[in-house]
Amino acid sequence: MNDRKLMTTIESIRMPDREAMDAAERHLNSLTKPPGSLGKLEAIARQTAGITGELVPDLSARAVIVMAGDHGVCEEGVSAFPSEVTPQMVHNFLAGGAAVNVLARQANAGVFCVDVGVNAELAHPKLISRKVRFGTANMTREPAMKREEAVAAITAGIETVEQLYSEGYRMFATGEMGIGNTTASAALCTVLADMPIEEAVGLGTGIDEGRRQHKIQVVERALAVNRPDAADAIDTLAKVGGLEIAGLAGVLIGAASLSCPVIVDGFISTAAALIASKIAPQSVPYMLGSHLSHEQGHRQLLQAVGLSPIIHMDMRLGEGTGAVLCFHFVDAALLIMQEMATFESAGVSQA
Ligand SMILES: Cc1cc2ncn([C@H]3O[C@H](COP(=O)(O)O)[C@@H](O)[C@H]3O)c2cc1C
Ligand SMILES: O=C(O)c1cccnc1
Repeated sequence: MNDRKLMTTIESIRMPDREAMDAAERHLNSLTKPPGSLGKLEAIARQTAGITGELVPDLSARAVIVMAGDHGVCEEGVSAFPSEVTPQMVHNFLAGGAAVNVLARQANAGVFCVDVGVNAELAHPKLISRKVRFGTANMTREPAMKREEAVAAITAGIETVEQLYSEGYRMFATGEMGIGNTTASAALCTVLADMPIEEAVGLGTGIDEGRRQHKIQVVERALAVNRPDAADAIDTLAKVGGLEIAGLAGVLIGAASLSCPVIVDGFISTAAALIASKIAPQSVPYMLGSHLSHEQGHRQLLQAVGLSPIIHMDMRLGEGTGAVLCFHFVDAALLIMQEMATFESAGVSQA
């Protein structure tokens, strides 16, 4: 297995800059407001200072990375939509017509779509082609992929972030497209976040309760057939995960190694964050939770990773839509740091 790139990237992740965080805290407390009164905006300002080492970093160049991959387990009827939607949506991302494109335009962010495992031949000048294989195998019969394929997909994510960093991007958001991927994510939650299957399996694209019960049985079968090793996140990812989930774990690890903030989208992206947190715990301080997805297991999954959501919007789309919305909150936090008057400059009496 060629995991050297992964290992060296993990080893290069630094601790966040404590001094910069303390300086941000002191500055926030000097501003004309009761201490702590801007809540999560203050937490974001402290965190971005710690991540970048700068009090007011320039995070204007930002990108959402949409990893796309297919799932063999769709044969079992776990999604409300057919697998063909994955490549069709990839074309939609490339044409700029998907929800994430609209929200990214509003947030001045680039959208980069990566084919890490779509089950179709795809070619487009704007597509980042890093295909590891044509979709996963049906995990109720065999492992979703080989261990080295999981590592290759993680590496594709790391290298995508490195490429975008070299082009000037300094803040990232995770997005994904892969029909069937709430099933794989639920399996990962069950093994690695110790969640009961009943909690982890949700309605995804909108199946009914009867189909959700079937989806629970599908996850149970996949776990019984593959027996993933809970102490080995890459083994679990390979057996019951997905190529786009692996790619996003790489994005999260890569962003941390480059000292860049990375905003984690909904249920599936947080499953990727769970993988990253297991194989590189030091990457977690570089992650920002974004929204609380309507997918039922998301609250517990966020807790397992140690993230808290910025917004509650009842969204359940994926693609990076919730994460991209949160670029606005990072902008707001940095503007507060930059523009607000201090007690001293405004002549306001302190407590
Ligand atoms: C048109 C369309 C666009 C989407 N964009 C994201 N997803 C979301 O739905 C899928 C996960 O749900 P499940 O596990 O139930 O298949 C993923 O592709 C996710 O990104 C979409 C789904 C559809 C149908
Ligand atoms: O929270 C998500 O990311 C999500 C939930 C349902 C379907 N697709 C994505």
